[in-house]
Amino acid sequence: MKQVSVFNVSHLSVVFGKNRQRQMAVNDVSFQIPRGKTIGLVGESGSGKSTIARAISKIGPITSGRVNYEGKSIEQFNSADKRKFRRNVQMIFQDPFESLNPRLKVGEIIAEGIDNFHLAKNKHDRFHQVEALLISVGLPVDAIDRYPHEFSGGQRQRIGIARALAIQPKFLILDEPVSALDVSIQAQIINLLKDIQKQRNLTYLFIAHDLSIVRYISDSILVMYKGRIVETGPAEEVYQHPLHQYTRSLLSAAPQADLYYERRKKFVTYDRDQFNLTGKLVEVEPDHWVLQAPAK
Ligand SMILES: Nc1ncnc2c1ncn2[C@@H]1O[C@H](COP(=O)(O)OP(=O)(O)OP(=O)(O)O)[C@@H](O)[C@H]1O
Repeated sequence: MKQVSVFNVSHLSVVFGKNRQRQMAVNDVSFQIPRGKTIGLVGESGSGKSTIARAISKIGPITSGRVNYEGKSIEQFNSADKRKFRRNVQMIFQDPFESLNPRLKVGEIIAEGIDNFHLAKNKHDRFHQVEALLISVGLPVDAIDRYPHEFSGGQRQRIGIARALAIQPKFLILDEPVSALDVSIQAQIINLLKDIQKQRNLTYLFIAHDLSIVRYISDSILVMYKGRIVETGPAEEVYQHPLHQYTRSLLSAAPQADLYYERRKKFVTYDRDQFNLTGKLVEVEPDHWVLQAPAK
């Protein structure tokens, strides 16, 4: 059966600045994102990942090339297409605190999208939707009446996810959603995102520096280097047998538990299926890593 792509990106380039300041942030990039799948986009800082995310979500420029969403060029959207797109495609960022209005209670933050898109029949229905969203992201229902600053980084990311889900999107762009979190919290959020994807049949573009994180959630991986895709393939294949020197360097630059599980099984307490990391990897002497339990 032919796989249906939600996004079809062909020969996308994005150039910033002019003359001597001219910089090709994205250089002739083509890829597809099939429905219900997760594409991982990895690369070091400045390789062009966020520029791609911004271009395909219509918040950043496209210099040349074509981005099709559900078979239609996003540059040729009419106003109905734009509204549908704004609802269907949601972004989640690294630091949810910056994007959560500190003056609003969590319940109000989540309800904003419900109101903007008239998704509740009445106040009662609206309240129940917010309540169900909080439960689905693993937050206590009394969060409704609390403010973002009362929550930890991981919990704030859960609030950001609940807010994005409130308008019933089809596609999430996750731009470094766990990079600011501790390793054990990263695992919880990754697991949550995986569960939500299954329950709601969502499609993801998952951006990170770290290949070992991307591997867990992605079906395929795109590796970016200086604006170009230098390697692409099924997640396990790219991870286990990286072809490009740069991809290999992304692995060694990011000593995560799974990598060291492969190399030094005895040092790491690690449940492969659950992605259950139980501590932080610390290099106690050169090339000798141990997993330390988080401080109580
Ligand atoms: N609005 C802009 N104006 C000028 N240059 C920009 C702009 N946005 C991005 N760039 C440049 O484009 C290049 C790619 O940046 P981009 O943010 O896409 O990389 P990235 O891989 O997402 O990095 P990071 O992981 O640090 O977010 C960088 O050199 C950056 O300085």
